[in-house]
Amino acid sequence: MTDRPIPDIIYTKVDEAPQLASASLLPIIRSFAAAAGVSVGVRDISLAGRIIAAFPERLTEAQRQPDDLAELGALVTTPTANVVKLPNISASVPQLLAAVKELQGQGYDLPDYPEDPKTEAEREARRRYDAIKGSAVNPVLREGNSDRRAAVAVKNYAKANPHSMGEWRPDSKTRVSTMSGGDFRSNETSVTLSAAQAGAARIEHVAPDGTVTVLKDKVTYHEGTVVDATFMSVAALRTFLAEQIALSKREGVLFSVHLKATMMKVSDPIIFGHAVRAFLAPVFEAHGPALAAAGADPNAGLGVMLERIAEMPEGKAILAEIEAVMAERPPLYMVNSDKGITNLHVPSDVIIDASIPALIRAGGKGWGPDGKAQDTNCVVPDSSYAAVYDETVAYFKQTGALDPATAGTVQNIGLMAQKAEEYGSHPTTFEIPADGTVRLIAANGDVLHQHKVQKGDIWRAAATRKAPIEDWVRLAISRQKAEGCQAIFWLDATRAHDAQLINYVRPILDAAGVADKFQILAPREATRLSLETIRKGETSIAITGNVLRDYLTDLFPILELGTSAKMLSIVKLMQGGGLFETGAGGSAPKHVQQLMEEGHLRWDSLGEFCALGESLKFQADLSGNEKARVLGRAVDVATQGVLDHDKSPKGRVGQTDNRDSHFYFALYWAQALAAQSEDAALAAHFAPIAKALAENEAKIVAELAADQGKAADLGGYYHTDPAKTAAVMRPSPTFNAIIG
Ligand SMILES: NC(=O)C1=CN([C@@H]2O[C@H](COP(=O)(O)OP(=O)(O)OC[C@H]3O[C@@H](n4cnc5c(N)ncnc54)[C@H](OP(=O)(O)O)[C@@H]3O)[C@@H](O)[C@H]2O)C=CC1
Ligand SMILES: O=C(O)CCC(=O)C(=O)O
Ligand SMILES: [Mg+2]
Repeated sequence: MTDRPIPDIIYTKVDEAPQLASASLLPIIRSFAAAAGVSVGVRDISLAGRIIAAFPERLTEAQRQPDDLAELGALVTTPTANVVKLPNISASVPQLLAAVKELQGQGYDLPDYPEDPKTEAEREARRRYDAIKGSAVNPVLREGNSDRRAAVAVKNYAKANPHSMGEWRPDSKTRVSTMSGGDFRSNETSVTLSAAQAGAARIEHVAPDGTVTVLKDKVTYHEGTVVDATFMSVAALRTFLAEQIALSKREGVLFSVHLKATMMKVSDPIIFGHAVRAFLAPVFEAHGPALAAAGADPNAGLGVMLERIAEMPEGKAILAEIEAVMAERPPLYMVNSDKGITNLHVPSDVIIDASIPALIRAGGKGWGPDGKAQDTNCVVPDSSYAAVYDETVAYFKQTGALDPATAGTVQNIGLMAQKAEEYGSHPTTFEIPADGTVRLIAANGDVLHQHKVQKGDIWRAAATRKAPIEDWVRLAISRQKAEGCQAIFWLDATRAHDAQLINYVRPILDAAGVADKFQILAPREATRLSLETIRKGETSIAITGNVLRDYLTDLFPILELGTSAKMLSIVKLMQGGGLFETGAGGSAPKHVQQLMEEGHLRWDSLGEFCALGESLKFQADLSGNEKARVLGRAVDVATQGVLDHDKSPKGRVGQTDNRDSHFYFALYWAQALAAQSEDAALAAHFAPIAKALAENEAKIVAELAADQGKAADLGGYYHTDPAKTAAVMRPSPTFNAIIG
């Protein structure tokens, strides 16, 4: 923790495309906010920044960085937090390895990531890297529940300018396949803790001979917390994966696996590894121990595996065997068919929240190895939420694709605070070392859960605290009241965890006298009804747990708006502060590649505009500085202007890009401020700026376009050079001079 002054608004430094966008947008925001006496500071939550902050003792004074994430984690529990949170990388092992290598190349004396730590120093390095891996940022900052929806202006724009949608045919062979038993959904048990059971719980493994091994001690649970436990049977998973590979081949469709290896950072890389093993089963049967000895770990994906195998003495022969097996297998769904990158190369390349919606938007087509779009088997091993996608696919096969010109909208109120549900389960998830029983024992000795497990099974416990649940239901009530529309709790009374939540939900709705305004439906039924509702052009509010929050806030926006980047995403922090997330999507690695190769950045900052407007208005509420509200309202006008004048970035080089859209955003923002009559001083300040921007439009646009079509040098990927990045992202001296 540092004693730096806390700025009014904290803007986060992140990775990849949104960080490049910030290099252009943030100077504009800071300049405009200063005129209203609002300070905007930056805290670094990028992957590279978090790595650097983790090893201060190995770095020079100049290289060191404070632990900004820890500072923000504390700040979000205070009533005055006002944070604009951009999407950051949730790193898989291959991303972490690449970032460390890049930093080492820049002179940072960081330890290698110890794949198989042996010494105490290696174990310590591994511990620090593991804390950086996966979704290590969002769960720390999300001290509130989630409210995600399309702003009215954004939704109206999408209807007036519908994106293209792939055709859905009734004879499409695309399908969603999930386990029918032995998975997390089937094995789940759940309890709500009594006062006596609250306190430090223990998770232990009991071997058949009675030997007890503590897996985790001192897991603190509060009274009223819903505690679930479950496991994925590895035997059932293996059988299922083998069946799906055979089925895909038989049906002549692409094989694809969709997981969330980032947020489910312990369980899902293991499941991913099983998919790699199943696909290359004959190779693992023949060379299993040698592959393990060489560090060819399937959990890190085929990409790292192929690199390690190439270093083995017998590498050539094994690679030839892999090629022969692949030729016999069904074609794989590809991440990049030009470069031969398959679904199985990197665990974080195919992330279910974005991957299946994109496939559905395309009419159920995925990219095959030949670069052609094909019908696909979407394998979602755990059945907890697969029905959402299965029902969506079934609905579009029956009724044809959705029409974004007439579609209504599904908003989301997500139970997310304080590491709710599965997304907070990684510290209590274990790959079981030996056959036996796993027990979760409450502070008072009650056995809350027990499961008979086999070696290799994945066991996990998840917790959902009482205060966040109550806050979530209240948020749903207030949103339903504001919209007056259909509102559905997506909860399945036949599922153990959901049944406990329903016990909370019903009494709160009854006490508020609003039970008749809400339905409680299982995910499949809720999906069908929501799709029918938006087909009629109407609105539905989906009130969901954490995982469905994540899935639905990509699924519906991608169908309705073409992308989830345009979402308004507000986290009302439980202690009173505000966290304004930008969009509902990720950091778009493909966009960086395009900028580096062609000098065109297609990232759309509409999510940042939406978050900024909310953050400024919230700042006025917090501080009484009404100038901040004027600034925030003008942001809304500017955002509308960008949409109305069609100044959002487009896909191809030479078209409007991110930098152009920021110029127009600044122009419309300044014009709105000059035109408003609430604050004369602000109007006087911005009038000459608006005039200068308007008069120099052609010149600025030409300066911004000068480097389009040329390769761009950012001085790094994970840890870019600020001067080089500024040169690429702020290429107009005229614009920069006016902004000052
Ligand atoms: N909140 C957070 O911090 C989140 C972080 N992530 C992280 O992001 C990385 C990439 O994740 P991935 O699942 O591939 O998802 P992304 O959302 O980054 O990429 C999927 C696609 O979404 C579209 N997209 C997303 N945002 C924008 C935008 N602002 N403007 C235009 N298009 C956009 C693009 O598709 P198209 O060009 O087809 O429109 C993009 O190629 C991972 O490291 C992941 O962990 C992911 C989700 C949330
Ligand atoms: O934290 C992450 O890794 C991803 C978050 C995400 O996808 C979301 O909140 O929608
Ligand atoms: Mg998501």
